[in-house]
Amino acid sequence: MKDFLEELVKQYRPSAGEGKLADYIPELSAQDPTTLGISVRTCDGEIYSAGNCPERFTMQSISKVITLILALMDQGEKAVFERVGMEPTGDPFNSIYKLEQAPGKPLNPMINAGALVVSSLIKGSTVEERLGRILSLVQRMAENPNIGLDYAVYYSERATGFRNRSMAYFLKEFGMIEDVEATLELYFQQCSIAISCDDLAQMGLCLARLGENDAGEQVIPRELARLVKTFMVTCGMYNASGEFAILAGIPAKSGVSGGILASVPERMGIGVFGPALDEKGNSVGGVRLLKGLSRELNLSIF
Ligand SMILES: NC(=O)CC[C@H](N)C(=O)O
Repeated sequence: MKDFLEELVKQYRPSAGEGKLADYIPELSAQDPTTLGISVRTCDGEIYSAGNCPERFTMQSISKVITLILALMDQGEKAVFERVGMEPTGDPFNSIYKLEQAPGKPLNPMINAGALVVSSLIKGSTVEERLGRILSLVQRMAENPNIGLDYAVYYSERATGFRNRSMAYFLKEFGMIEDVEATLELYFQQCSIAISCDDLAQMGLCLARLGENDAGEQVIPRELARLVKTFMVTCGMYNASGEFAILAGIPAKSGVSGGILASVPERMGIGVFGPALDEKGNSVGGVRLLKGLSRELNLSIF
């Protein structure tokens, strides 16, 4: 399996040349575009990795999966889905234009507007306490107590996240968010949580096992593990989710740092990293790697 994964990485690494680093968060443009790495953890306890995955990269939009779980645990489905929808969007992840129209309810929790609403619903009296609760869930899913923030990326996005700020104020006007500044702080911080491919694979495995981690702890209620994997299929790769469902058929969530969290129910968790992105904001090499792996190992859930 290790050799097979190395072969796949070798095959898809050159495709990074077709992509581009996310530079609207200046710190992300310091990443090496030729990097491509993968980790796999199976339900049978096997662990494999291949390629070159850096020790840490930031979660970015992958954090949207975690905050959705936490908001649902905190507030329940009714309260959350009153403010954010369940439908995929054909628009880019950072699109703002639908927010001009009442009722200003974002289409789903995997786009930035929806994730801002979701973050505003996480309980805690300070941003610090709320971030601590997000981090704790990530650490328990990944079974790694050392996961923390990448402050350079956080400050970089905080200084340049004008579009997200605009979105949050639109949402405030429609009464979808109350404390805009606290929500933005929390959102920028959750996006800057630093993880590795191994951490992502372990998190994917936790979802694959309906929320139970290796230590046998039920970290996420079973029903929520099912629900977020469904969102990962329909909206996890933004406006490329349909094609990814057809060609890979694996619940997955990508982020603009180049990471992808993937979870094959009852089989395995997969973490991928390749920072060169396609025009929709998904890792070029990472997407090809997952499609290839799915084809070879018959991983499609459909
Ligand atoms: N697609 C992403 O990973 C987006 C996350 C990024 N922090 C942003 O808000 O723009």
